[in-house]
Parts: sequence; C-alpha cells; structure tokens
Amino acid sequence: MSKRTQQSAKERKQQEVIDGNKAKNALFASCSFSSLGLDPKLSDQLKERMGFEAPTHVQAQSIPVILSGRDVLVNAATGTGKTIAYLAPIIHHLQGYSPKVDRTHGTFALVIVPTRELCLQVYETLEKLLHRFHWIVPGYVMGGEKKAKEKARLRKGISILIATPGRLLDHLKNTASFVHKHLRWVIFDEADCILELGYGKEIEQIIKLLGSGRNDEEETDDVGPKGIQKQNLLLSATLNEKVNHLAQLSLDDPVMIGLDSSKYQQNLPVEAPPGSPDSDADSDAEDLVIHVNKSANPSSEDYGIPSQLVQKYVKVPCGARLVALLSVLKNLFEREASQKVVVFFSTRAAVDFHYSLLSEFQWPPNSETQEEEETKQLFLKCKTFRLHGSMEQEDRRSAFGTFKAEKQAILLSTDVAARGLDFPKVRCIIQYDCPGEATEYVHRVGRTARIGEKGEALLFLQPVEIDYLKDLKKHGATLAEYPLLKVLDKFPLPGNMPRIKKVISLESHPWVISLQRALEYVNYSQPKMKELAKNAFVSWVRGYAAHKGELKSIFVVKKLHLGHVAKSFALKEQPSLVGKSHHKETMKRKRDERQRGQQPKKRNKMNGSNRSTQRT
Ligand SMILES: Nc1ncnc2c1ncn2[C@@H]1O[C@H](COP(=O)(O)OP(=O)(O)OP(=O)(O)O)[C@@H](O)[C@H]1O
Repeated sequence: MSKRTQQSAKERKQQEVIDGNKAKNALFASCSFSSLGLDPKLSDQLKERMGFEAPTHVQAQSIPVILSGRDVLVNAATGTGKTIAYLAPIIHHLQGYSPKVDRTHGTFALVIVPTRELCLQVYETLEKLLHRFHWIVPGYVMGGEKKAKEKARLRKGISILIATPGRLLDHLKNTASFVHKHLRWVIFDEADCILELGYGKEIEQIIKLLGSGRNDEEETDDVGPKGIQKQNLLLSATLNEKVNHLAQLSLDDPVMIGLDSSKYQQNLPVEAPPGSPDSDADSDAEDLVIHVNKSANPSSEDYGIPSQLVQKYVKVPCGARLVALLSVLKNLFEREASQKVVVFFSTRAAVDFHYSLLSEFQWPPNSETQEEEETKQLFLKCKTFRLHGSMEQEDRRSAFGTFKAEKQAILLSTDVAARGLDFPKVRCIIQYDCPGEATEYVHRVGRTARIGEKGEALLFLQPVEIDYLKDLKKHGATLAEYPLLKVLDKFPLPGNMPRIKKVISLESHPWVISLQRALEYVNYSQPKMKELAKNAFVSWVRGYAAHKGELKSIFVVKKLHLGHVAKSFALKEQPSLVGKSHHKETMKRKRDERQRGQQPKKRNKMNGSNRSTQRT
C-alpha cells in the first residue's frame, strides 16, 4: 500500500470515529435511567446486566410520560430503543404492586406486534429485563405455534403478554381461561405495520373485546392500585393516516413523543407532560414532548433515518441485475469478511430462488482439470439464510435465531424482516427489489445503523425506475450513486477472457457476460433450480404490477422487457406468466386467512392492501 493510500485510509478511519461519536451523542440523553424515576433494581438491571450506560433520547422522553399514566404516541427513528422505552415503565409499576402480582392475576400488559419474529424478539428483551423480578411472568402467543400449548400457558397465567393480532384475537374469543380483567396497558408496537398488513379489523375487535376505561374496585379487588385508567401506547418509526385512525380509536388525550416532531410544533401547542423531569427544565428534550391534537395528520412527516447511515443506489439494467447483486455481495465480503448483510426481495418465491442459487453456486465455473474441480468454492464464502412467511415456523425461528448469532452471513428476506427486527452488527442492507412506499424503505434500511452504529444501505434501481429517488427525497432520504463499473472492473476474469479497455454498456462487460453464463448454466443443469427461477419470475412480475398509488407511474409493468426480467433470474427465455407459484401463493394466502378466522380481505379504513401478504 502506498503512503498516500495509507494516509487516506487513516483519515477515513478517523472520520468514521468522529461520525460515530457524533451519532452516539445525538442518540443518548445526558441523564441516567434512575433519574427518570425507574426503580433502582430495574435501572441497575439496565445498566449492569444489559450494559446500557444511559437512556436514549426517546427513552428519556417516553419513560417519565408512560410512568405518569398518560396515553402516548411515539414516533422515533429505527434502532433508537423504543422497546425498552415502553417495557421499562410497565415493569417499574408491576414490580411495585402490593400484594405482589402472581400468575393467577392473569395479564396486566399486552404488547401487540405485527410479526412472529418481532414477537420473539420483544419476548427475549422482556425476559432479560425481568431477571430480578421473577414473579412477573413474560409470555407470548403467535401464529404458527400450537394453540393447545398456548392455552395451557395462558391458563397458568402470563403477566406481560406479547402477541400477534390474529392469534391474540383467537384467544380472546376462544380461550376462557385467559384472564385479562387486570389489564392496564395495551401497546401497539410498529402500529402502522400492523395496519398495513391488513390487521385493521382484528385490531378493532381486540379493542372492543378488551374494553377501555378504569380498573374499578370490583375488578381489581386483589391487586394493584384502584381506579387506574387503562393506558394505551402506539409506537413506530413511521406514522400514517391509518395510525391516526387507530390513535383516535385507542388513545385518550395522548402525548406525542418524537425526535423528529418539530413540524408538529407549528400547529400544535407544545406542553411538557406532568411528571416529566424535564417539564420545567431548559433542555432540548422539552421541545420533543408534544401534546398532540387528535386530528393532527402525521402522514406528511419526514421519516427519521439514522444520520450515520450511508445511503446509496445502484442503477442497473434489468438483464444485469442478478450479476450485479452477486458482484456487490462478493465485493462487500472481500472488503470485510466478518460482517452481516440483509437482502430484501419483493416475494417469497424470489427469496427461495436466490437462496438456493447462492447456497449452491460455485466459482470458478468451468473446471477443466481435476485440480481445478477440487479448488472450486462457493461464489460467496459465507453462510446464507432465508426468511419469509411461507416457511415452517421452526425453520423461521431457526433462521432468525442463527442469523442473529452469526458473525458473517447473508439473510435473504421478504419484508417480514423489515420491521423492528434487531439483528446485531448488520453492516449493510441491500434492497434488491424496490420497496413500496417510502416508509418501507425507511424500515428496511433501519435494520442497520442501529443505536448509533455505522451502516450502509444500497438500493437497486433500473434506469426506468430512477424517479423513485425523487419520492425518497420528499421524505428526507438522499442517496448517492454506487460505482458499479469500478467494482466490476476489480474482478479477475475466468479463463482466458480478454479484458476490454472501454466497456460500452454494463451488459457487455466481460465479467457480467461470464458470470451470467455461469448462472444460466446452473439453472439449466438443475431442473429444480430452473423451476424455482420460473416461479420467482412469475411472482416477481405480479409483485411489480401491484405497486400502489403514485408509484404505479414509476414501476410500470408495461415498460418491463420480460426477456430481460427472465435474464435476471438466470433464465434464457421468458416463462409463461400463468405460473404454478401464483396459484400456490393464492391458496396459501387463503389458507392463512381461514386459519386466522378471516374472510378474504376487503379494504376498510384500517386495512392495508392484499399485496403485503405475498411480500412477507
Ligand atoms: N439505552 C440503550 N443503550 C444501548 N443500547 C440500547 C439502549 N436501549 C436499547 N438498546 C439496544 O438498541 C437496539 C435497538 O433497540 P430497539 O429494537 O428497541 O429499537 P427500535 O427503536 O424499536 O427500532 P425499530 O424502529 O427498528 O423497531 C437493541 O439492540 C437494544 O437492545
């Protein structure tokens, strides 16, 4: 390495450290957990056992307000610690109940989350927090688990219950032994996603079944303070019109907490809530707590994207997409072997195909001698995992858990991993298939650069889709271009392929040509792989056609060259669009809906589109 390169690498490192420190300072409040009014044992647990030196701003803002008993709507960037923000105050109150809470009292707090993985994740955090409060019992119920076992757990009693909406509604209706007469807190984590996934009807029913109002003397004859108003909390990094509706249904005179809420201040009275330690302090935190007017429309809000996140896009013609993806991944792991990457796809079939391909694709492709054959290696020398909604529950659980623990791995996923999941040390998010609305972009990239860590995000766009950048810009996301050609030029060409000095188009790049050929060879030498590719092609085109609203004018299915789309699945010709995969998807969706006791979805005020079901 030359002196100059060494110098610039050193400068880059120094800049990274400075940026990292800046990001951390912007994230953490200058107070302690105990100064927020939390029980000393709980503050100790957070600091000593969980290693959280100081609360984040959103925690410093939310904890006193939630402790005070007010309903709250929290809008804060991804990875800023919203889970602790709502769990800690609940535990604080429950551990102080006299007589002590026990299993026979049933459920005091209910956390509703959109996905099974998030359910498990919140449960794990809760278990850690309850380490010193063994009499408070955590538990979860969610789709994909055995109902009988859940019923037995509910019968025994669960103090703080984490649940996905469909399964929760099922138990509320059918599990007589589910005691919730002492229920005091209901939390909607990732509130907008719960609605986007089409759970609006379930949520309305859940709210109705749980009722609202006070825990009067008769109901709380044996435990907890009397006459306490039920408290509802809504949280998300992105809010929209539907959440507004849910807020109106479930929140009573809520306090709005958001790191990025300056815009609301123009319209709404700013008021520090009672009980907040900052209520009379001259701190920036005071500006962040806003007494929200129910009719406020949060849909035009800029979304909070972590400031240290490096956001890029790569412009790739459709036919070269697959090669570009593999090259970008190879380059990432050659640059830094020990890292984790999440790649987002639009459909389950696309995840399955790419997973099989990456798990089997070897390099170099043409081995002429025995020696060459023996030195063949996987193209990407790291473990690959997949995650989507059609997988068996055990496989989902195992992929989620193992990827979390790995140091060097790729996760290929649908949007099922986009919300709330906290995979430690994910360095890069690749959105190979475009997200839908900008909110989806924000949550996907939010799987990296969490809690002040550094992170990169790369969005794949075809030249015809480039206007999507304008849409992102409207929400505060500005992306720089990724130097794809420079990266491609770095790869050694297999065999005796000549290196051309001036490459006219990406598709004529010798590396692209050779890699594309090798990928097609894998597909055509393995019928199973080709079948997966065909299914993925069909579902991808259908997914593309299902973009909503304004995005329809950017993602125009008629503008697609289907032959080039086929190439991006390593197919030499375009398969028929009437594929088996669509039929299977439809059958699976209908089955899922039947299991959830639903009618096939119709839109209502709080329901999202059906498109989301195949995207998870
Ligand atoms: N005060 C803290 N200090 C250090 N780490 C923290 C603190 N609070 C939470 N964390 C950690 O930060 C990570 C992100 O927290 P969490 O998942 O609650 O974020 P979030 O705001 O809910 O993100 P998302 O919007 O993506 O769901 C977790 O690993 C959590 O353990």
